[in-house]
Formats: sequence, structure tokens, C-alpha cells
Amino acid sequence: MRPQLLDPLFASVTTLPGVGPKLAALIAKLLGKEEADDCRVVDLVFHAPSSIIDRRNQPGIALAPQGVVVTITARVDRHQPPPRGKSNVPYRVFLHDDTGELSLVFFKGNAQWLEKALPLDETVVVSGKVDWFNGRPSMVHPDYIVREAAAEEMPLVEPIYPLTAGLSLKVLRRAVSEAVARVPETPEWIDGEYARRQGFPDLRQAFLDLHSPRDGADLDPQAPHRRRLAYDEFLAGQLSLSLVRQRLRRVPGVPVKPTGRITDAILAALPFRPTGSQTRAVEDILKDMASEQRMLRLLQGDVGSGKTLVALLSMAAAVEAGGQAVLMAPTEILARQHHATISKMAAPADLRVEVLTGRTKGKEREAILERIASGEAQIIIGTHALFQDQVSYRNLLMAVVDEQHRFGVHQRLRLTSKGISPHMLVMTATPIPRTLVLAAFGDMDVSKLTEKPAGRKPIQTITVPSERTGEIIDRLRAALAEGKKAYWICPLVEESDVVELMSAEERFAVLQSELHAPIGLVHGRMTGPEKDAVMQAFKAGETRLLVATTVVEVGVDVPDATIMVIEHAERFGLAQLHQLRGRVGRGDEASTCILLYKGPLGETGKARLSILRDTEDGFLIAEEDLKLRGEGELLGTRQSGTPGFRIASLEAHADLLEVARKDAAYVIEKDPELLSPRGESLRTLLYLHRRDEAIRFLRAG
Ligand SMILES: Nc1ncnc2c1ncn2[C@@H]1O[C@H](COP(=O)(O)OP(=O)(O)OP(=O)(O)O)[C@@H](O)[C@H]1O
Repeated sequence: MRPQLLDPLFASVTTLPGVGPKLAALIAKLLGKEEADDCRVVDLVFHAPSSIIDRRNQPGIALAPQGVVVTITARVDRHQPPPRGKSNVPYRVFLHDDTGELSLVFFKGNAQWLEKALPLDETVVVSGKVDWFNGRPSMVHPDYIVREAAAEEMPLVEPIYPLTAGLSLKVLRRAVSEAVARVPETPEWIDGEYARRQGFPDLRQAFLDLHSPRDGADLDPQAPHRRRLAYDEFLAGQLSLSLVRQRLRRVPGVPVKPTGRITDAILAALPFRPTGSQTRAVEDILKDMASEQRMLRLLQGDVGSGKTLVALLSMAAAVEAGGQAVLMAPTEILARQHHATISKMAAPADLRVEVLTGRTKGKEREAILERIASGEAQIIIGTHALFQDQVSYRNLLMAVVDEQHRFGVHQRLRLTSKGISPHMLVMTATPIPRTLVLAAFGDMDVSKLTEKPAGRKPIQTITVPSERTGEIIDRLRAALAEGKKAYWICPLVEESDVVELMSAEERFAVLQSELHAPIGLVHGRMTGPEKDAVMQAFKAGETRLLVATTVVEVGVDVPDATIMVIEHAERFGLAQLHQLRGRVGRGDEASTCILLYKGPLGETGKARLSILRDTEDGFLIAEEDLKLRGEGELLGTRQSGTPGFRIASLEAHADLLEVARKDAAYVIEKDPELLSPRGESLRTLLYLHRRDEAIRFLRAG
């Protein structure tokens, strides 16, 4: 049960004064919530200001700098309403102080209101930006107009928040301050001594400080209130990961004793030799699986490093030991593709490989479910359909989750909630820096595929301004004539997938008329079978150019494709570009990646594309991406349940992450069910941070 003291924070934002459904929808949009209904007061509380407006600059009128917010105390001399019938002329009010004269400018000014707010001969305080024109200063629509006697009412420093179209700062600020007023006094979960040494304020004070910065220093990530909130955020994350992990580990694993029969047959039939990294990763995995403790291992491998083989060999070991294994992919396309490649590799060993996704229906589905229940199906590949209630396994020993950052811990937990406790291998494609692994996955054992298969040639990456698209099309025509295969990736359109689709279809039509060659088009709006057919035709070489939206971003494997064109490369994240580029250079032919960009690019834009041009090392790219974009983007938190951070920054607060990790481990060891007084208060922390996965566990616990 959620502690009662948090109730006010978990009410809908519409319970805040002045927040109706329309504003709630804007706030939901701002906070990246899909449903306005899901927008709670607590979410606003975590919406941190990004800068401040400082009104403490109080020069005389003549000394007010151009374009800067200032506060001016002056006497009202005269009003100058617009002439009758000329509503496009502004209403002006003239003031003076010892140094000069200032005109206040109001478009469509309400005379009655202005006469009241700015009575003749009164001294008033006005605050806003001053513009100089022809040697005369003016202030258009001042932010504040108050009488001198009431000057205190005007805040001298105000927070500025990130906004969204249609939402004004004033309205948002009011909603946030109402939200913050609801933050209750909470029992302290931070160790008292540590909090004192760090100078942490208590939770309520920390939020008050966060939203009422007094100067620039208060926006610094190292300000005590920000550090406290960052620590909290890390602690909640680490606790939640530890709880999940503990829960997964508590069920002992079944030691798997492979015979080598199947794996040897697979290896003998491979057209290549596994790399040293692949062999080492398989060894690590088999060692884990042989022990009584359940395996929980992360397999990290850069694009094209050969994770699929490692997954297959591990699953085969589970089958040798008389069990079943599953591989769960994040998308239908990937599940089908894994099924195709794995079936092929597994054929010489007579493995029974099945595929089960949301698309498997009717009789076929029943038959597969039966084969899964009887144990006839040995390796089952699919999407999250693999863990739906109707699916029951005879003896599931091993689960591989091809995570690609799209699942998060929720799905992993589902497995255990079904009462099965297979060994678990989580695969991630984008190489992520250690701190991020820690933050997103907790202390998992990690295997890395550090080398690429032998014979790979470097991908030549070039950046080309979009004005030269015609040239690129000419080159493409020549390459296709030589029998090469290419991808053309259409621009990412964040706001609208309809626009994205339109631009892909347009590009498809242009390329078709320019190239006179059979071309495939694949996009997210197609049905599964349609996508499959297009992919299949491309794989088989019936089409040699594939125009695609980013659906091909992860995992697609067509080794003889050697050219990749990415349109509007400047709109993509670095990690995403790296993933996309990884679709070529998967065979032993030399490959090219052309990044078309629409200029002019800013400094960061240039830096980003040149990083990609200069290196193919996914880890390096990820580190740079982290520096340039921030961790939320890198983890792709927008599409997934992977924990992103609202206040904490991995760069600024790496020290706190380390402490939080240790603290979480200590707490869980001493008080695994969070029942002690401190445990109780930590539950409050978990609720506050909406760590549902861990909370569900506690309730069940
Ligand atoms: N040791 C090896 N030697 C040569 N080729 C290999 C080796 N291991 C895998 N491959 C081939 O390399 C290609 C990429 O492998 P795989 O699809 O497993 O990569 P991945 O790690 O899943 O990458 P991504 O995340 O980009 O999908 C495949 O065509 C695969 O058959």
C-alpha cells in the first residue's frame, strides 16, 4: 500500500487549482506521458527548472542594457492610448526616473486595466526586457507591474522551465508551485551521518529549493538539493534493481550439465570460426549455468559482433541438458529473423526451433503451444507472447532476452511471476558505458563481445550535404548495376509517423523513377506479413535497394548489403546512427555509409557526425553520445521502460551512483523485505519514484 502521506502527490494534476483537462493534456505532453490521466502531481514536482530569470538588476532607465531583464522604479507621467480605430497602434505609458524616460508598450492594451495598474504620478516598479530604439528605451509588455509599496510581491528570481508548444511559463510555474506545496514531510531514508556530511536538505526542502532557485549556483548539479534528489533517484533505481535481482536469484537455478552433442554439431557446420570473444562468452555462460545459482548475465556486443551465435550455443546447451530455451526479441521482425537464422544454424543438429509471436494465430498457435507444453519444441523464439498466460513450458531452463533497451526490468520479472526460473541472458546491442549499465541493469555479470568476426572490412563513412543527393543517386545507380545491395533510410520525423511515412513513400517514388530498378519499401505502418515479404525479397536479392524508415534499426541481418544511405542524418542520435550503419559491413565485402545532412549544422551537429565518420567503435561512440546528448536519449527512455533520470546526471553525479549502489546492496542484505523503520521509509522512496516493478515484488514478498 502506498503510504498515505504521498496521496496528495499521487492525485491527478487536474486536482491542482487552475489545471483543467486542457492544461493537463499539455502537461502530459510536456512530461512525455501518453495519457493525460496518468499525469500526477508528483510528476510536476520532478520537473526541474532549466534556468532562471534574474530581476535583481535595477539600473536607472538610462543605464538599462539592451535585451536584458531589468527592474525599474519610476514615476508614471502620461498615458497615450492609440488613436480611435487604430487598434494596431500600441497603447503607451511613459515613466521617468532621475536618469531618463521609459515607455511601456502594450499591444491591444486594456485602457481601464492600465489606468488602474499605472495611475498618474504614482511610483511603480516594473520588470521586463528593455529594448533601445532610436536612442529611446522601451519595455514591451512588462512581466510585472507593482506599486512601489508592494514591491516585495515581485519575485526577484524566477525559475524557467522547459516548455511545450501552447504552454506558457506563467501557467506552468503556477501549476508547479501548487504541486510543490503538496510535498509532505517524509521520514528520512538517507543515513543521517551521510546526509549531514553532504549537507543534504530534507526531501521537502530539497524540492522547495529546486523550484525556487536564488541564483545560477542553485541550478548547478552540485547544489546540495540537486545532489540530494539525484542520490534519491539513484537509490530508488538501485534498490529496485537489487530487489528484482534478489527475487530472480532467490529461486535456485537448475544446474545445466551440457553434453556437447548439439553444440558440437552446430559448430562443425558453421561456415566460419567463432571469434575469441564469442568462445569466451559461451564459456562464461556455461559456467554460470552449471552452478546452483541462477544465471543473470548481460551480453554486450557491438553491432554485428555475433551475439546470435552466442545465444544459440547457450540455448543449445540447455537443450542438451534435457530442457527448453526461449529467445525473446523486442519486435516481430526481429523474432522472425532470429527464427530464420537460428533454424538454419540449428538444422545440422536436428534442433526443433519454433516461433511464437502475437501474429501466430488459430490452429497453428494451438499446435505450437502443444509442442511447447510437451517439450517437443526445444528452442522457442518470439516476442513477449512467449510469456503470456496460455504458454506453458515443459522444462524451461534458459531464457535469452534480446533487449536492445526496449524492455526494461518489467518484462524480465514477468518470467518469474509465471513461477519459472530459467537461467537468464540479457543481450544488448548498443554498447553502453559502465555507469549506464550499472544504472540501468544494476550489478549484473557482464560478458562483452569485444572483437568483430575476422575478415570484416572497415565501413567507409562519408558526410554529404543534402544538396548533393542527386550525385548520391547517380552513384547508387552504378553500384546497383554492379550487383550491390543498399539500404536507404528515410528521415526520422519525431512529431508524426504519418509525415514520416509520407516522406518514405515520396523518397521511394523518386528513387523508383530515377533508378529504374526493383526497390523495396518497409515502414512501421505495414503489417507483419507485409514487412516479412519485403525483407525476404531484399534478402533473396529480388530487390537490391531497400527504402526504409528506422524499422531496420535494430538487428536486421542481410550480410551482402554493403551500402547505407541515411537521409537527414542530423536528426538521429549517434547511437542510433551507429546501429543503422551496423546493418552494413556484416560480410567480408567493403561497405560504405553515406550520411546525408541538411545544413547548416551547428557545432554539436558537426561534432556528432564527425565522431561517426572517424570511428566504428560503438563504445567510444556511446561515450561521446553520452557527453553530447545526455543519458536519457542514449538509453532510449522514450520508447522503453528503462529507467531514465529526471534530476540525476550520470556525469555530474557518478560519485552518488556509486554510493547509492553500495547503500542499496547493504540495505537489501540487512533488510531484504524492507520491514525495518528505515526499510519502511525506503518504501516511501520507491513509491515516490514510481518503481512499480520493485513495489509489486514487495507486496508479493
Ligand atoms: N565468428 C564469426 N565469423 C564470421 N561471421 C560471423 C561470426 N559470428 C557471426 N557472424 C556473422 O556476422 C553477422 C552478424 O552477427 P549477428 O547477427 O549475430 O550480430 P549481432 O551481434 O546480433 O549484431 P546486431 O546487434 O547488429 O544485430 C551474421 O551474418 C553472422 O552470421
